[in-house]
Amino acid sequence: MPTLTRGSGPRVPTSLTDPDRDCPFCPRLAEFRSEVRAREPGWFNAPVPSFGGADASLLIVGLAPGLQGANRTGRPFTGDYAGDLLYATLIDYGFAQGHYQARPDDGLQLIDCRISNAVRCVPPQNKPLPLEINTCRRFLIATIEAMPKLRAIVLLGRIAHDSTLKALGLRAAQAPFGHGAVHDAGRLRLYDSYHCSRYNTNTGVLTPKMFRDVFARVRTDLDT
Ligand SMILES: O=c1cc[nH]c(=O)[nH]1
Repeated sequence: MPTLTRGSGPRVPTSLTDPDRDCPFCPRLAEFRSEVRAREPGWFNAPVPSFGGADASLLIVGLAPGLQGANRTGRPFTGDYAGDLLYATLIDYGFAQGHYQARPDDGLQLIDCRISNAVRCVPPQNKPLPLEINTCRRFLIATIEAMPKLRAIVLLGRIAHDSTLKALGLRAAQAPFGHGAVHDAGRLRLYDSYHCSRYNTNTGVLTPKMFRDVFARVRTDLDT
């Protein structure tokens, strides 16, 4: 595995793979979280932890929780529009089993797969700032470090791609982002995909087939 580099900002123990419920590192995101907590006290409203076991071979990195999706339910992509295509694809390729019902108690189980986000807190307008992406990278680094069997990382969108490259200490020129691009980094193989967002799927930037093709390749690589 390439050397993992730590971002700047307050130091946290290397073993801390998920932020504290009241993580203070990004003041704008903490303030937004407080506002939403006051408005929607029944929602999860906290940094969303990774979903799936640390012993998985596959890690999927998304952007950030959606306001009414993962931020409401507490499970990555759960209740978000993007989760419909993601979880259906994972089930089809044997990376999940059960019935995805957009709720964290739907019994869905990931198989040899873990899902995380580049930024763990919901950002206003779904747009984290560069400083917030940099600050939250320590949790991505710790998440990767805590996965001893990790072989494949699917990067959903450019922000996940760029942040994971930095987490792995790789230069952007070594692994340019492109849908379907595959980059080798030591014992890891990185797979780029356009993000399965509502915008990308509704505009045809990403079709279900394009998305499935990425996971078909991961499946084949992991099985050989
Ligand atoms: O990137 C994304 C999009 C929706 N929900 C997530 O958890 N992550």
